[in-house]
Amino acid sequence: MKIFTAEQIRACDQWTVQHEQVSSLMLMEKAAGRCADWFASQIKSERFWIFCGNGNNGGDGFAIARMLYRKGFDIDVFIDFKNPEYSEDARINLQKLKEISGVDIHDFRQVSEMKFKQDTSIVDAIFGSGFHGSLSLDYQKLIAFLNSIQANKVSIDIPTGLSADGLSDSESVFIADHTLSLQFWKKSFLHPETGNFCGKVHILDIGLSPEFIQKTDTSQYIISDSTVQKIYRPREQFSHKGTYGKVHLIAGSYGKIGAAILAARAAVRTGAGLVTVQAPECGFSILQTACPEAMMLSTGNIFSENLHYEEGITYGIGPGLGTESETQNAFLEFLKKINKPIVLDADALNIIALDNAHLELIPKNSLLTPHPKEFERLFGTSANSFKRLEIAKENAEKFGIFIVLKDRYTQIITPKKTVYYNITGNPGMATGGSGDVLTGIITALLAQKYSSEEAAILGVWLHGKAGDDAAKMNSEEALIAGDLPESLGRVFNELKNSHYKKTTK
Ligand SMILES: NC(=O)C1=CN([C@@H]2O[C@H](COP(=O)(O)OP(=O)(O)OC[C@H]3O[C@@H](n4cnc5c(N)ncnc54)[C@H](O)[C@@H]3O)[C@@H](O)[C@H]2O)[C@H](O)CC1
Ligand SMILES: [K+]
Repeated sequence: MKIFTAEQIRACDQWTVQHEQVSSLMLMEKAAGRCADWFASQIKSERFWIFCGNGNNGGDGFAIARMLYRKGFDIDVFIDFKNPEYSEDARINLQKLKEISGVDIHDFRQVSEMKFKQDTSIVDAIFGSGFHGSLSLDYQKLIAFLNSIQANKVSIDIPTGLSADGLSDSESVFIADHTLSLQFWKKSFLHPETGNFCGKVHILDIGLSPEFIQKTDTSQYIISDSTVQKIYRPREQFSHKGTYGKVHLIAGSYGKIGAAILAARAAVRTGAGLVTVQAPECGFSILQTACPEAMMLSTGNIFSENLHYEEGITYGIGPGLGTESETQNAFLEFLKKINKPIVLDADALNIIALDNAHLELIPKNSLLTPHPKEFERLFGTSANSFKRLEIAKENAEKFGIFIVLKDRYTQIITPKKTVYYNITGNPGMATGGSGDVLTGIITALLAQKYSSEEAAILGVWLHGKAGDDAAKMNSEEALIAGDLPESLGRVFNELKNSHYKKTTK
């Protein structure tokens, strides 16, 4: 699914009005209708306080107010009495609202004097994608007041004060529990500094022109279920374990053997034909007990000193590896021998980060899976996650690598500087060992001849889906990394079913 800028969304809006049998007023009616249906089906409140600005976001708010009133809800609307200028569609919808005697319209400055009943939901239709700059003092006071109230809060399209495309200049931003975003994800929803204001994001389809969406270029995407269904290939009937590739995981050291176990369990559960763990001997008995499906190769006694290299193997390197000087030497020598894509994580990245020249040793199209701290060690610090993404794009291009930047919404950055955001997963996955599982999954996909780009996209999606399945079983709090490989089976079954549903009648 494409992510567009506010400007592109505006152009899409205009294109739809010019090329399809729909006016801008009808589009507003459709958007408001989708929002009103969502409120009526998802929210328990009997009454709504709806705050409306003077642009089309406010226009959506007026139309929502009218529709919710007709559905039987108790509605109060708040506007800016000092500003009588409205966009044309907002003006028409305000007029329609004024014709309804049961809806009270107040100046938003009166809100703090009004009695707030407990089951009231607050709707923010003040500013949407047309917001820029910062808020005037009156609006700042309003947002501060609304943020201080204990209530269910929903923003229409985008929380007021936030910009669609990145960090905003506004000091105050409405804090929503839910954001009903029209048609598209916005980039700011996906980064921690700004996404925190949105609560849960719901994308409501308002029927903007598919033709415009298809023809308009972007370099940023959401990984949607349909993207993944196109990538996924079910297993062939006439196949054997050789069909599904050989994985070698170079992982684990004394005290960190668990990392190797988690990666190995994930690789076998992701369908690799043969999985071997190259690890120090101190981990052999626990590894062979915890994951009997994997074979072992000794790399040393308590940490890795000798790494085994063979042609025709897909390597995933780093979880729990350690950074002892012998391991560093062995790993760097090993890197020099390889000329096909590999997966690099954790201590493999920490060793590379010791010297900038090491980056040149990484085979083209390899996948690096850093968390933010590892990313910083590799490529330097950045002021915020938007700047970090720009640094990632430059380096992905420069070194011809895929960077899988792990975060709440993990970003895959390709050598062509395309960005894919993954929206599966949940905060329960912020737990030790979760990244080791991702390494196992991506390496197993690479071994099964998915391209680096496909392995990254499918891998992060599967990982997040497994996390969602595990959270359903165990709660986000009790979720542990070891649950993730166990959940992969259910995720693959679902994926396979949806694949066959698409390809058969
Ligand atoms: N996506 C779609 O196709 C549709 C979107 N809809 C809704 O329309 C808004 C965008 O509307 P727009 O009129 O362009 O912008 P806003 O309502 O967000 O605000 C513009 C309004 O506010 C003024 N303004 C901007 N910044 C400030 C500021 N810092 N302080 C004070 N005032 C400010 C500006 O001058 C304008 O007057 C989108 O989000 C959707 O909610 C359509 O309804 C359906 C189609
Ligand atoms: K809003």
